[in-house]
Amino acid sequence: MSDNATAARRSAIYLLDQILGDGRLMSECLAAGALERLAPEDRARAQRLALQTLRGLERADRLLDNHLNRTPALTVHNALRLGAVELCHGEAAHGVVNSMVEIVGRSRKHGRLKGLVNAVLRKVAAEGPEAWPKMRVPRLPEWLRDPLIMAWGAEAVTGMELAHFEGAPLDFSVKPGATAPGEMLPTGSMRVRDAGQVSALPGYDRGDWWVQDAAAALPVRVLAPKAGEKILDLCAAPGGKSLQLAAAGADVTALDISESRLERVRENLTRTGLMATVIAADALEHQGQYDAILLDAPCSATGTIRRHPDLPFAKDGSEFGALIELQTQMLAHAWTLLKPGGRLVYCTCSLLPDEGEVQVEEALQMYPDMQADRVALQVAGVEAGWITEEGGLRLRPDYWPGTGGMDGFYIACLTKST
Ligand SMILES: C[S@@+](CC[C@H](N)C(=O)[O-])C[C@H]1O[C@@H](n2cnc3c(N)ncnc32)[C@H](O)[C@@H]1O
Repeated sequence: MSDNATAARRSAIYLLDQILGDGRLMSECLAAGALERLAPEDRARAQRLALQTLRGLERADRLLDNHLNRTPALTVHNALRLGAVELCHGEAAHGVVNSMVEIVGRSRKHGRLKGLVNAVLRKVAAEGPEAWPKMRVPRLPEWLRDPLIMAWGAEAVTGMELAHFEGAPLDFSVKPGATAPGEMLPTGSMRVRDAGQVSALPGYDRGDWWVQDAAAALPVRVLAPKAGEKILDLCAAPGGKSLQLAAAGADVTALDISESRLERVRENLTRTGLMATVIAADALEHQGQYDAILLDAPCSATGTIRRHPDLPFAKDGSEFGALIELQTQMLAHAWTLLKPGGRLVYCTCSLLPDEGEVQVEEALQMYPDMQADRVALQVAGVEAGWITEEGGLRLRPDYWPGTGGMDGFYIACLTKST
């Protein structure tokens, strides 16, 4: 087993320790430099291994429980979990077992457990690969599963869990007149199943396309930007939707509170050769009058679990109340920035109705000059059953089963009376 593979595994275990032990998101660990010392390909491998382990965690724990009298220290448990997942995905047993024994054996605190790691993983290697596909699809934790069942029903949630387990393909939005690799989806986005390194794909350097989930591309399709319109993207970073607006020829203001995240917007604009005015500011303090506004509000991000399986483990729902309050305030302030006759698209990448349907229902009651525009939702590929009672669009990861699903999203187009 190469030193590089062991280094990637050690870093994957470190990520799992942070996520499962300290409740940190993978993105926070990466931003804090968790993988900085690895070569780029080992970094990608460590990340992939940690994500794969989180997706299969429930199954790995069931297999391991058969051979553990008590739960070992978290980092040893995570080494076993990673080993079990790799073995059940067909990785050669000697490489996985030796690597995990070496990693645990070198730990001053847990070195004495290397014999246990060796014995348990050998048993998993013997029985795991056959048992794995027969085990149930891993479930969401109850704090999230229960409200989702309440909102969408048990069958839908089982479908979502399957989509989470399968992970997400890579979708692209394409600049007008350019091309991107992959198959075209009903909504016009392009999809690649096993993309590998994104920056090596044709057209990346020319800025012909950018990575954006098919569901995440729909808010701007619903907004239907026109050339020359003055449009505010109120929570813009990392910028996928600002790029769509700019590609339509709109006069775009891309605002976000996070200077570091806005750096990504600037990089994306440079690579694609598109233009927008970039502003670092609090959306609640921004002033101006716009023809159209996109409010992609900060939210629980529960619609993105296919790509971020760390989220259900790192969070417990306790922060969501404050986010819901912030969304209400942002929608109220954004409404004051919209010209009469203008349109505002409100969206969140959340599966929770409190961050979507309920926000819009309450806003429609609160503002007499606000109407939900159902016709705007009828863009290519949108199915009639996705339109909600109050006139929004509900997208779920269990939609498009078999073709890779889509992120969970809520989208509404709100027009202001003249
Ligand atoms: C869902 S993300 C936006 C994704 C983006 N629209 C895109 O398509 O790439 C939400 C964004 O809201 C920003 N944000 C959070 N609070 C904010 C505030 N008070 N004012 C402006 N932006 C805020 C976050 O920094 C984050 O970038």
